[in-house]
Amino acid sequence: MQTASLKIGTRGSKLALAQAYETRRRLQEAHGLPEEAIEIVPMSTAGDRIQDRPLAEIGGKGLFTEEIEQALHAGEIDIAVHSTKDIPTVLPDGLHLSVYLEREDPRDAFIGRNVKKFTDLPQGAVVGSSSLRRQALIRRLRPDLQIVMYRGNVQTRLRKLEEGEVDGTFLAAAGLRRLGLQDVITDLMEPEHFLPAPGQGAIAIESRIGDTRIDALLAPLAHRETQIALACERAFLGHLDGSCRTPIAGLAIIDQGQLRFNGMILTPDGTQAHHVSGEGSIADAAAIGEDAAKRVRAMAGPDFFKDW
Ligand SMILES: NCc1[nH]cc(CCC(=O)O)c1CC(=O)O
Repeated sequence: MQTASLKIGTRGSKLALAQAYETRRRLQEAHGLPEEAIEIVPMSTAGDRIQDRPLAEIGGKGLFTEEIEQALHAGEIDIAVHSTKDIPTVLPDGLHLSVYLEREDPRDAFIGRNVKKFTDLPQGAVVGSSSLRRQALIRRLRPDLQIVMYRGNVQTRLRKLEEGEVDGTFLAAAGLRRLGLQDVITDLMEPEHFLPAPGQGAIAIESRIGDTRIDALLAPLAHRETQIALACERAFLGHLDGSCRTPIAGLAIIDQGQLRFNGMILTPDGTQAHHVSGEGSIADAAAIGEDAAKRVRAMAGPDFFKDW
């Protein structure tokens, strides 16, 4: 028997590892492989090393992916497992997102200390979040709240909440579920009011273009509806080409062969928000996302992206 015939590259955070384990489990099940056949290789990325500043301030795309992609290129690993949300819309030459696993709940979860629901937070309460999109959505819904920078891994954030540093925080429901921490969720935010980030809740597998051995191994893991929804959401994101300082939200839902997309761009202070929606055949997923991006851009006007 061959050992470690497949190497999975991943970030070393608990969430990233949980995603890599899930991918390994599915590969084992699909091909009847023993656990030893698949090695998980944890790697540190710039996004993991820099903990004291909001990601948007550090700038640059691919903070969580670059080192892993280099290893993929160099053949040190065979596939990379990522949260789709963390992957830039343009990938390095020779690599592609070959497969998406079935998407988990894409919604944002609210975790409150003294209140369960986000809407029940008292006037002036403190909410921890470093995501530009969540900050803008919070300010839009509740301009009275105080928002504080809040990075670090999921466990750190929950500890800060428990210690009373903040009255509430937001995390992706999917990440909490994958960590087995779904019980901390006190409220789930409906996309009508709190639109998630494009790609939220979906695990993407990146591999080398033309690697037929890997393509064959991954094929049974592919979830078609997720791939279609993500084609739309990532087209929206890619064609907006907002700087990493632009809060962008977007979610595609597939229902009976039809795709419905909702997208939004906001100013970081939440005072300006432009909403767009699109609908059509799943065959046109990317075009629906692209068209929505063009329309919302036109709505917002040329100055929207440079004013702040
Ligand atoms: N860089 C943060 C990040 N990237 C992906 C997830 C959650 C899991 C997902 O969206 O699939 C998170 C944490 C969070 O937003 O709560």
